[in-house]
Amino acid sequence: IIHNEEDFVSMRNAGKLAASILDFITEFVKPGITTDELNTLCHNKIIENNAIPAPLNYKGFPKSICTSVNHVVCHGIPSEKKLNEGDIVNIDVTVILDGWHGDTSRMYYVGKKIPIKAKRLVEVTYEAMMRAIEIVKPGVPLFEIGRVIEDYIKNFNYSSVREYCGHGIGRDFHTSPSVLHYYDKRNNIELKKGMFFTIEPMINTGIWKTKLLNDGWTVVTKDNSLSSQFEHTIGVTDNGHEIFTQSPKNLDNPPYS
Ligand SMILES: CCc1ccsc1-c1ccc(O)c(O)c1
Ligand SMILES: [Mn+2]
Ligand SMILES: [Mn+2]
Ligand SMILES: [Mn+2]
Repeated sequence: IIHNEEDFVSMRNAGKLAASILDFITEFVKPGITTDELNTLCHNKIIENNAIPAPLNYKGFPKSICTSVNHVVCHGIPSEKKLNEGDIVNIDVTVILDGWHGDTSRMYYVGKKIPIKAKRLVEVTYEAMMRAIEIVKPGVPLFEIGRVIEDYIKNFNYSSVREYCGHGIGRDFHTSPSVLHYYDKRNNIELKKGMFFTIEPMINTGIWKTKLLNDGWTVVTKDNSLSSQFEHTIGVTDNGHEIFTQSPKNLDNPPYS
């Protein structure tokens, strides 16, 4: 789908709201809070801003945000489980504002004593996402995104999850193209001005393989290694890209704690 300037305005508004929800939740991410409490705080803030949380009832998902802790790769379900000192947690927010989707996620540190290995994974994941975003412009083949991510993370012996990917987005939550976070030369769609999609790499300290828990949602690393993810919603512009979900408050200083 190729969008026009009016659509860019709509996506800027949706993306800005989604980023503001992640800014808002930052101060609540502390040892002892439950992920369900974070869900309630985000849900209410989204509703207060006349928007809708896209995950709620999407394919039957039971909550308004995803919270993925430590070795959970993605789609963690907010629950009564408390966050603990030393945890790393991804909070993934998608809002629907006037029919347009803004989809973004960040890693948060729980408490002050974060293992150095976890910190490095988080910082490398953010840098991998930003390096991929940097190469987005018309004419570039889609597979460059996966290539840039893998070329960078392999220096750390990390792996990029292959079973879940980024996606086209706009009036729909998920549409084409699939944005692979690993190199596959068959993914040779050419980027064009007016394309909207997410880049949301999931990086593991161990192997890339994942498994699905019995709740039908929670994705975990197969080898129980740590996993980290960041996500931005991007638009392809005349000569480059625009990040719709960047927050003016915390611009480029990850990770959030
Ligand atoms: C919880 C929403 C959901 C349900 C099935 S896939 C999915 C999801 C979660 C986070 C995302 O960034 C995304 O693009 C999709
Ligand atoms: Mn998301
Ligand atoms: Mn997404
Ligand atoms: Mn840029």
